[in-house]
Amino acid sequence: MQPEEAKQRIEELRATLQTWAKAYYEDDNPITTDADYDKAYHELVELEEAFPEFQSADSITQKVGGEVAEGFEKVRHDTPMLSLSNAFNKEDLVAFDQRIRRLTSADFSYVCELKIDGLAIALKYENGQLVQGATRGDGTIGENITNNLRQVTSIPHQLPEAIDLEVRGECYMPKESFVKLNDMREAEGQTVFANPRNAAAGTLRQLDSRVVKQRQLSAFMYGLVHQPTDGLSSQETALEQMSDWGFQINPDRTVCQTIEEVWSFIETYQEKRMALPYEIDGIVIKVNEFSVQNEIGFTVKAPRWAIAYKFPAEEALTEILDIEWT
Ligand SMILES: NC(=O)c1c(N)nc(OC2CCCC2)nc1O[C@@H]1CCC[C@@H]1O
Repeated sequence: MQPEEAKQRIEELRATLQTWAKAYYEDDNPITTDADYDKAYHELVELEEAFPEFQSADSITQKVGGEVAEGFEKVRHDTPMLSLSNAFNKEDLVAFDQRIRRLTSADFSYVCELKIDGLAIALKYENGQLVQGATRGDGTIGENITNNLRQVTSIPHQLPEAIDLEVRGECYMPKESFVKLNDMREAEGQTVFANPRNAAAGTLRQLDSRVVKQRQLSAFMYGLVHQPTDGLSSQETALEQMSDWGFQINPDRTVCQTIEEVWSFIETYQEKRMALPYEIDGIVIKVNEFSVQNEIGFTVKAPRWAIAYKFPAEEALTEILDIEWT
């Protein structure tokens, strides 16, 4: 191929790939197949290698996934993403309950939610459109992984109402996707992920969103930012409202009146967790009524109105079982 011809073909490929990448990454509207994209992309790479005089820093081959490969930009969470205090046994939960009852004279209930073992994320919507998806980071500064979170099928790109909203939740890799991914990585002689949480985190750190799409992540949302102004009075009503807006909300939750009821929910899921299609590492217990949450408030790093009951680590359980078996 003559240089003049190569130059023309290179410019043509760059223009086409740029259009395709924009449609795929920004408009969420792929206008070509991955195969055609890859074919054109690799033709461009070969031509640029064969004719280095036409190489250009802003060629799409110099960016990964259509985005500038400088890692992810940082985003500041307007409302910090908190962490949770932990409970490890029933006594811890009784103490938690007693603390709450000392801090409020109001009647209140608890919501028990499965503690999804994934990566905490924050989603921002403007006029009902998904405009930003971010990791929790250190709670104040996270990473902008919007393009990656757009590839998570359970995250709506558009809400049924043109509202401004921020929701928080957990992005996770279902057990089945995790096994399939590790089998494939093992077959390709790559290192395997230790657990679905690491696999989800590793996937969301990919600069090429096409990889995220292939890995079939999912997400359960569990929190609304600034909910009291939305006329929602409790965690349970907020979860129902988020479900109506099209978010995936975990169905295995319950409202409890006493810590005894909380404990029986915990015992139920200590058994059922193995049968779930995703990993959980405990149960999150929250005061249900937002008025009581606001009365009780927060410590520096976590709400006083919530606690995470952590299941004993599985290896510990197998040790116990092994001892009994041997
Ligand atoms: N992993 C979860 O399923 C989960 C949940 N169902 N509910 C909460 O509510 C918290 C968030 C801030 C105040 C209460 N947090 C969860 O996970 C947290 C997020 C950050 C650290 C824990 O993973």
